[in-house]
Amino acid sequence: MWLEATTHPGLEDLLLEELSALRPTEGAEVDARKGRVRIPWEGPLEVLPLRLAHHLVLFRARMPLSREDPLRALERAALALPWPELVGAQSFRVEARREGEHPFTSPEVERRVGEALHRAYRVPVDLKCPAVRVRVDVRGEEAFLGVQLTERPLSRRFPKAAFRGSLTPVLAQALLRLSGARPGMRLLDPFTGSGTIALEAASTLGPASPVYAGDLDEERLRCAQEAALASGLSWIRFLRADARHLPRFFPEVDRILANPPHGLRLGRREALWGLYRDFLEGALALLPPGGRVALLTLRPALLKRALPRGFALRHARVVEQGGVYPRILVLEKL
Ligand SMILES: C[S@@+](CC[C@H](N)C(=O)[O-])C[C@H]1O[C@@H](n2cnc3c(N)ncnc32)[C@H](O)[C@@H]1O
Repeated sequence: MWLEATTHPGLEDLLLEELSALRPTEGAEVDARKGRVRIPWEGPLEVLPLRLAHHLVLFRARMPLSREDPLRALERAALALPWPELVGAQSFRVEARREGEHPFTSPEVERRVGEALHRAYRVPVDLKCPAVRVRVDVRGEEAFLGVQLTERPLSRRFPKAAFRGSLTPVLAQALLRLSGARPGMRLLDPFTGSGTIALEAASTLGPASPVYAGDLDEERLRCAQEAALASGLSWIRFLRADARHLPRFFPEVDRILANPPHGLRLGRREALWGLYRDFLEGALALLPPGGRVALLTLRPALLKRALPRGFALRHARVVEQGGVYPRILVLEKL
């Protein structure tokens, strides 16, 4: 059996690292740029508390896709497997995901395998809110059959943001890890928006790490604060603060985690360059030598041009979020 965890494409290595702290990962497979990591799995179903994963699937079988009547072969393979979670289940559905060219569609797979399992187990089908999700993934010439362990994404751990453009907690976790933050360090999220980065940092590092969160928008700050309180993270200090003048508002911090605006609301390019420049000058003033800034940005070139002397670029990678490809940059104060 294989346990598969999904994440944002571009974060597979970090997810594998997180998995390896919980389970042996010998023989792991990484689907690079697809956001999937699989480890061999034995034993009962278990939802691992992964902060870099969205969903977990336990695959019970993988097989080469038959060229002759592939739907029939998938149906037979499904019937040959044990599905203990279907015994006495309230409802189920089959979800098929397909990658590549095939002479059949995903709904056809769902219907064929779904009907076969329904006949065998007599469990009602519920397409909207099934108690059990059987997964049949067809990836090129290979098919995977298993059961999805997570009903809602593991990443949905804070109240839903009321604004567009908020980060997922998984990306916030990636910034946190790549910044090298450790418990006890002081953190700042100067463009907090709905507060995801601040909430993720506080819930990962605990109350021994002071977390400051600033934004210019009062409404966003209010919502972020409410989300923090609802999540039991009362120690985050929210402040209406202009990120162009960080030292006026915040004390020294060890790590700055930021998702600055990328200009849609701000307008002109020069204005954005000025904002980045002033923000980074302020960041330089707040950090001790060795302190780091981890940024998620859609404007890496503009940001690098705004970089003041005194910072070294330590890390850069591209990630994917909802069809866009922002970059994570990690800067270190020299
Ligand atoms: C890309 S959004 C951040 C989204 C955030 N990471 C989240 O998960 O919701 C940028 C944020 O920067 C704020 N902002 C824009 N200019 C600012 C400034 N000069 N100082 C502080 N915040 C500013 C905006 O109000 C917005 O909330």
